Amino acid sequence: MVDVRGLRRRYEGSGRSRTGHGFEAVRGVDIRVRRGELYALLGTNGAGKTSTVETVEGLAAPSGGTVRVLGRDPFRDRDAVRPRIGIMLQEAGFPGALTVAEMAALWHRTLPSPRSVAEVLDLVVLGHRRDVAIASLSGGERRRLDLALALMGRPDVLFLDEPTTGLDPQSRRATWELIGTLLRERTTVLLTTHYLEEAEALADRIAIMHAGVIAREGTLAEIVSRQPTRITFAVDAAEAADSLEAVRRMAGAGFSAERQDGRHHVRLETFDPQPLLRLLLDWAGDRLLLRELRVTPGSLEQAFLDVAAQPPVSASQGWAA
Ligand SMILES: Nc1ncnc2c1ncn2[C@@H]1O[C@H](COP(=O)(O)OP(=O)(O)OP(=O)(O)O)[C@@H](O)[C@H]1O
Repeated sequence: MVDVRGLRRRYEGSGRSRTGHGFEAVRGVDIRVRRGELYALLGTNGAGKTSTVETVEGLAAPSGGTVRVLGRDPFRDRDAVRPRIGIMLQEAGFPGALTVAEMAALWHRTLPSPRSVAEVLDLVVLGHRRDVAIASLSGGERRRLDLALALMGRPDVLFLDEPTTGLDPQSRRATWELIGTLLRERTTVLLTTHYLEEAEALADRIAIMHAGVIAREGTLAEIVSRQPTRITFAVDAAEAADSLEAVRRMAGAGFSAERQDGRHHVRLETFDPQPLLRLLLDWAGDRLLLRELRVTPGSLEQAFLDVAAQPPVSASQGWAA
């Protein structure tokens, strides 16, 4: 349904360019989304998510690579692709003087075989607000109106750009349920979000973008399984003296420690925590107190933080000569 290969996007003459020759915000991205799948694109601020998704939506031409949506080029074949996709942008820019129902009716007239105004407003729980002027809606209600309009055309592919930003927890859950219903009806969804739990709750596959490239990709289980378990603790420097060397030997490359406030703060990373924990506890025995001992399994959050901590070396390569 969505097939992106080697996508590049460069902003020419950008104020960010050191050379005056442009800035490459997307630097070779591959994305494939099958029918009925939800693909979540996560990333650090400025990673290039919006720059990527805009090309997939057909709103901008790529500088390199190919983009296919429903087998067609969404930029060149816009007239064919547009009626079959739904787009929920970050900022909708509705005319504030119109009521919710008037806006929905206006949108309804532009679509070939739309859901009714009443149906979509009910789906996003805005039926009771139909006669309220858009200017009087809360931020969360506007997001829901935007979602209603994106759904109205019964899209085969739905693009959701941070759909639950600004929603209260109850509305967020309701939106997740609605997205779940659409997925069961075999709608394909490309979602960008800053909420990791949103990706965890909804996504079949997840990509984490950083500095214009996809740094991690896979199912939640795949991404998490590539993250080591972390064992952290602190020991009094005086008590541990030289014996930390033994812990270093146990943990090998996964060992790191720093001395602060008279304590060694130790971090061990391992894909096989049980034997290492046994060794560690034997080593400490009764003589050493492992303070703040914590065992943290791999998680999406940890994967994200690891990606975000990567030095911006690769980002600097985004400056196009
Ligand atoms: N029109 C533009 N001209 C020049 N540079 C741009 C333009 N739009 C975006 N950029 C730059 O491209 C990079 C990627 O921006 P983009 O908005 O795609 O990131 P993002 O991942 O969506 O970020 P966020 O999570 O903060 O919304 C950023 O460094 C941004 O400053």
